[in-house]
Amino acid sequence: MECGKESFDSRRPPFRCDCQGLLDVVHHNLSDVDADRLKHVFDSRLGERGTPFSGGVWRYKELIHPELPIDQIVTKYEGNTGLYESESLTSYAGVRKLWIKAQSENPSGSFKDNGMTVAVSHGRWLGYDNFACTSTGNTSSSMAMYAALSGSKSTVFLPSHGVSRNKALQTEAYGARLIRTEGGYDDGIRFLERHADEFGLYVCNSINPLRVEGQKSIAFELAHQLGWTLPDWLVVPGGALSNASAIGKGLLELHRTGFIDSVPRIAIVQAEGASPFHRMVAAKERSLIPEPRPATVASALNIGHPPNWPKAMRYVIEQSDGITVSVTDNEILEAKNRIDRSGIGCEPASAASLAGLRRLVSAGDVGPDETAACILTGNLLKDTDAIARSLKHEKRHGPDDVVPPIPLTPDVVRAML
Ligand SMILES: N[C@@H](CCOP(=O)(O)O)C(=O)O
Repeated sequence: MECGKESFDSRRPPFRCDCQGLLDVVHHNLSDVDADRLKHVFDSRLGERGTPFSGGVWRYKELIHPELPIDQIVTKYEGNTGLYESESLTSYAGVRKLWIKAQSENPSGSFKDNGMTVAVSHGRWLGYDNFACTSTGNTSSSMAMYAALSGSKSTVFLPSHGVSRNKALQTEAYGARLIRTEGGYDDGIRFLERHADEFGLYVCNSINPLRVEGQKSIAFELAHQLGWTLPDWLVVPGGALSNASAIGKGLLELHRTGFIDSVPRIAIVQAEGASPFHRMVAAKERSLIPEPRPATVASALNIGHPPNWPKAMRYVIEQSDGITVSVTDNEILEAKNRIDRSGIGCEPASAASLAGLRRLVSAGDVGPDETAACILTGNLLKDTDAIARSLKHEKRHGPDDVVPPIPLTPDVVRAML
């Protein structure tokens, strides 16, 4: 934890130390890990089907949650997501080689599943049967899905604004109790930190360090897919900063255990209307000034006070020589359009990664000879209003008028083609 104390059990709520820093999981035996032996174990699990190890999170159990009994694992075989190369996106970004890692292909449609399978499994192991979060919609969909899968309840504090309709509906469809609240994600986190205990709720937001442990698997799977040699840069969108923290922590652990020879640099991309972390890093400050009214088309990034900022500072900026950048909503929508047209597809927040990489190349922070991987965080269908907006269909509403209907005659069709 931030003050350096290690005597807390970081795996039980509450998740803060007396110093008010968020707790973190420390793996004490990392230097004893036999990386060559584990690489063989991880390879052998690639052939498994229908076991927890066949998913892209629990395949790396030894580096994530070694103590959890296997029969407590709640899994949908998350991870195992695609890694794509696209000529058009590579030239758009302006780097020598680009990979797109599509965490959007997870079972609930976002990278949250990588962390949520661990948080919910762990919470069940502790005996909880009601899981809770506040969310802009991806965390809640993921949590509600795993809670339902484990036969537990889920309770979601949904901000009054800035949540995509698709995500709210997805969450409700999995059976979550939705409580719409005044204020945003930041208010919800404050409320849960104070009151979850009295309501018997197990908090599954990324203030829970088990979420971060699970999300490390994104870095593990990417490294595994690339033969344990990573690109020069990993580029991640930054909202609550759980993903950047997890990937940073995961890479440092992979390096310490000898899985990889060097740690790639991480670039965190924030949306201009919600960029308190970027502003702090750019100003070389060490304390974050929250953004009171975060506002961006990338609804998943509508976060003014990212709880994980000290972890992102530690693992990404300080220990991995990482950098930050911010991009406008227009840049995000343009990049989203490119990713959608490439056939990969994503929600707006994900596209911040490509928009940010393009901006970093044009600013000279990333060289044209360098290589990069952009992490896509959410599925294209997570936010259909944003699709309409990026296609400039703002004036049309509803599924029936995505494009205006025409008389179905050969002459009219010929004229259109
Ligand atoms: N975009 C996120 C907000 C961050 O949530 P957390 O789970 O990292 O605390 C969401 O989907 O809610």
